[in-house]
Amino acid sequence: MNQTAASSLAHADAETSRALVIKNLVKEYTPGKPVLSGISLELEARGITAIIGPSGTGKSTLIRCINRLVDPTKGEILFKGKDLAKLSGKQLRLARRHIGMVFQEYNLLERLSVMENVLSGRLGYVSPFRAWLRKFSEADMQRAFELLDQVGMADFADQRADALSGGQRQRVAIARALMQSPDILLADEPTSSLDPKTSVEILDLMTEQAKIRNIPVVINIHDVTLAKRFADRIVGMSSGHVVYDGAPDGLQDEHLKAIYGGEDWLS
Ligand SMILES: Nc1ncnc2c1ncn2[C@@H]1O[C@H](COP(=O)(O)OP(=O)(O)OP(=O)(O)O)[C@@H](O)[C@H]1O
Repeated sequence: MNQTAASSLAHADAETSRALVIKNLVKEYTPGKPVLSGISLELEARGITAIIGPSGTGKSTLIRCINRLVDPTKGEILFKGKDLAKLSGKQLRLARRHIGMVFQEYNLLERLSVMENVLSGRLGYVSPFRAWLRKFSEADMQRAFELLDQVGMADFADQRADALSGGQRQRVAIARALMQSPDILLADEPTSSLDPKTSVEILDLMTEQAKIRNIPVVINIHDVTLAKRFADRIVGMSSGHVVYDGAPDGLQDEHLKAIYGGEDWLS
């Protein structure tokens, strides 16, 4: 293969690959006080990455920089051939369509039905006028029903979101994220408000759905046991730096000390 062909193949691969490459990412909410101090990570195009670390260490900031709920101060976030850190306006809206996000507090439209909440995952795809009228195509309605079935919520389609339990809400939120046909799924402490059994069910559901779709997942999570159980890779953060990056099995007490500090809390 000649060099031009090889370079255009590499370019095409970057355009389609769902690998996420973060280079020297810095976020300062207050100038001169970085919350993220030059994070560099290369995440594979599939698999579950759990981000762990103490409160206030910048985990949410990192995840929110990826989908640009937070604007990075410096650095690159390369995904599907684009630098998400540099996008604005229409380009950013188009890129965001394909980034699914699941939140700790679900972020559902409480007074709307489960079905309407799932359909809202398509809002980035329909015209502003149709979105305003909440007019969705038959195909979208069909897909929303299928997704509700897949997350075990088909029987609740007409129920208002505010009548659901936390676990049910998170199932709806996952269906809404999947409705975006995401290329990556981000989750910011998706189980922190849930009981232990429901937490496992929700992580099971997210990992199963991501595997079916062959998309990468990045999850912020406080529960180290759950992180080790579900993740293929663990990134441990401390004070805005990555201090562990490796397999769940490799995460030892010495790493937990480096991530969380102290050791009295370790068994
Ligand atoms: N919008 C904001 N404006 C100013 N400072 C912020 C903002 N969001 C977060 N911070 C600060 O940035 C730091 C990192 O917060 P972040 O929420 O990213 O941490 P975290 O590791 O996700 O914490 P937790 O586990 O408690 O959610 C904290 O000191 C926080 O106060």
